[in-house]
Amino acid sequence: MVRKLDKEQLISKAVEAARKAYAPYSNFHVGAALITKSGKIYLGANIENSSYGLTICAERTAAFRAVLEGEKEFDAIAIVSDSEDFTPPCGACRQVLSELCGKDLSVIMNNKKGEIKEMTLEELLPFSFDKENLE
Ligand SMILES: O=c1ccn([C@H]2C[C@H](O)[C@@H](CO)O2)c(=O)[nH]1
Ligand SMILES: [Zn+2]
Repeated sequence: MVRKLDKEQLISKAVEAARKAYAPYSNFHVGAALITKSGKIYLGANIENSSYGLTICAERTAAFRAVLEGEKEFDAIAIVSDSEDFTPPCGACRQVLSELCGKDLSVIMNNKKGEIKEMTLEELLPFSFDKENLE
């Protein structure tokens, strides 16, 4: 559980990230801020492509940046977008975050009314397929 002030700070970082989105096709800007257990924050934004299926979401760009820096222990990810409503991570991002950031990761979302919703990845992706299923 992330403290309210920390949640708001992480959301502000995600808003900063959303400004970097490359979204000329959907015009839907998404930002993510992923914080490690040691307090380091990695930002991500969606990056689209004229071959639409090659688009990558904000959540995965943040996670991949962190992994490339050797990070293994994560606390929370905040996700913001142009939507009035909460922006939950898509199914592909749930799967990737589950493997790279762990099922206890807190997913923090906000809406334009200023409400905050926090759920764990376990709640967002129950009974997931993971590396143990390959054993
Ligand atoms: O949680 C989400 C949902 C959507 N998108 C991106 C993908 C695409 O660029 C645009 C519209 O789906 O938003 C994200 O980055 N994260
Ligand atoms: Zn996604």
